[in-house]
Amino acid sequence: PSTSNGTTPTPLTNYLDAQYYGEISIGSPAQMFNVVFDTGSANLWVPSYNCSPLYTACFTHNRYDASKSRTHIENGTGFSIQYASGNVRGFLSEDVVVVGGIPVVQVFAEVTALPAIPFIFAKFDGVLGMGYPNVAIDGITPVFDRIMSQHVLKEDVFSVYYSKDPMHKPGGELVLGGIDPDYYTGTFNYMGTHKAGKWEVNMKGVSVGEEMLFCKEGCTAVIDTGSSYITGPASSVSVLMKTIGATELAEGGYTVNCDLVKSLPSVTFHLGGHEYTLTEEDYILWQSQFGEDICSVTFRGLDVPPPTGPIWILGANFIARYYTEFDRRKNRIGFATAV
Ligand SMILES: CCN(C(=O)c1cnc(C)nc1NCc1ccco1)[C@H]1CCCNC1
Repeated sequence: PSTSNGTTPTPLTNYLDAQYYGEISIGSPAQMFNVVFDTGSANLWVPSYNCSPLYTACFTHNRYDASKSRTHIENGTGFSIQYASGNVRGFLSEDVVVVGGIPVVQVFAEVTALPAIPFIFAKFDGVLGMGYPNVAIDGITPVFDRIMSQHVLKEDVFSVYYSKDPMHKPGGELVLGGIDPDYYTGTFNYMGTHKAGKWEVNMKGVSVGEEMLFCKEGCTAVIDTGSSYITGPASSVSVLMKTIGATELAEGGYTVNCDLVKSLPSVTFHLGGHEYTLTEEDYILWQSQFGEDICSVTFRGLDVPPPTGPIWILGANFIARYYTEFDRRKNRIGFATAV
């Protein structure tokens, strides 16, 4: 990985094309954690050594032990972050966090209540929010803002590459301060973040095949590196699933008959004057379980209440196709075809 800005790229691990995470350290001596670099949130949290034994998910992950770090600074303020599946609670601490070789003194959350759903399924220990400060809980300055204020980056941007090939090593890459030419082809197309302060853009519509079916009057698309799938308003996604002949599973997922996959239409997102097309290869997860093939569709219905919603969330399966640059100086997002 060749980056022109002197920082060391962070290699990411790809777990089943659904979870991408990389390693950071917290404390002295370094305590290592696997975290999702998540543009859909702006706080750093990891499981705490003080997590109650009631929470199994804490004990299947690495936990931060303040008593073992000589650079730990006490804080103790309460913390809670709400996810669709439940909320994550704990208290604040401060310590040296190293991301991509860059150390920052960071306020983060030690989590003492970690819901089994969904985190028992998480291969990562915690989440490192790469969102804007104004979505940060407790008004905590996010990690990337602390890095920018050190003026060590050539540019106030970061880029995310997610691989789709399980044999590809690494499974992805986060570059702080630039882009990695090894992972894209062609040129970047940029669009402004439509509400400064969130990694979201105006979307002009969503087409299936040649027909514009959804978001015809325009809508908001959130570019969320921490979400596995593409989500859209439940009504739109259920029409989309019917159009491609997908059947709904109990827990909200969809599958299609693997024999029909090659005849599925492409889905195109109209963003910033350009069209970003996903073919069936991009949105079908083909898994063989116990000798039979399961073809699951990586779209989910999710109704986000106003004023934030209704929105579409473009997650890992979109980013795997379009290498993404997040530009904090110009408040814009750039896409280029990933290789
Ligand atoms: C991290 C919390 N998130 C998940 O969608 C999520 C939940 N639970 C599990 C087990 N994994 C998740 N994401 C895996 C992943 C890694 C990279 C791409 O997707 C979202 C919550 C909303 C903000 N954005 C992030």
